[in-house]
Amino acid sequence: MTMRQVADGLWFCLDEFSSRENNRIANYLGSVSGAGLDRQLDQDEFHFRQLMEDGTAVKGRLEAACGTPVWGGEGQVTGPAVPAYLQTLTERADLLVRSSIDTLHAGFSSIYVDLYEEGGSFVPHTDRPIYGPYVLGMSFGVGSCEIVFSSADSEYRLTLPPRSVYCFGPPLRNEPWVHEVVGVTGRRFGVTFRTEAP
Ligand SMILES: O=C(O)CCC(=O)C(=O)O
Ligand SMILES: [Fe+2]
Repeated sequence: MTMRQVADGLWFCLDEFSSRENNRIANYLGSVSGAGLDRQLDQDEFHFRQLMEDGTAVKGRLEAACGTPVWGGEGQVTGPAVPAYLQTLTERADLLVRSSIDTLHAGFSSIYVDLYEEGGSFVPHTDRPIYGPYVLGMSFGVGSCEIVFSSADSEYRLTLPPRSVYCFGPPLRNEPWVHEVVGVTGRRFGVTFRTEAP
């Protein structure tokens, strides 16, 4: 499939995955442990964790990271190995970027999975500059949400149902643009692919 451009630096496609694929992927991601909640977390295991920021628990989502680079708290590090299941999805993400955006795209190497329940959210932010120009996000599960890209004088909103894919790059990728996730209607897995900054 191909993505269609919906704004300067923003691409989208609905129904990239079949319902069967959505169910299989959501089941797999649902089986990934959330064990980090009650013990010290290590870098060598792919599992969901509740993040802490300035001593407070980040609300609205859990996060699991793998591949390289991932954020280690003070700088970029290499995360846990990418599970085979997510490697297959990475190849799919690479094909989408090469066919619709950049034929020279080198291949995604960093994967984050965010687990949102109904009412979950991701606060407005700009993705860290340790990552390369394109960020691609897939949605699985039963819940949809909105992703909102905003700067001082413009805003773009995309509804992200399960099985859809979006990708953003410059200018939306960089400050002063921020993006946030709002309006999660049920359990959603957001799988986000990135490269290392050149
Ligand atoms: O849930 C999503 O699709 C977006 C997550 C996001 O903005 C991020 O991981 O930086
Ligand atoms: Fe982000």
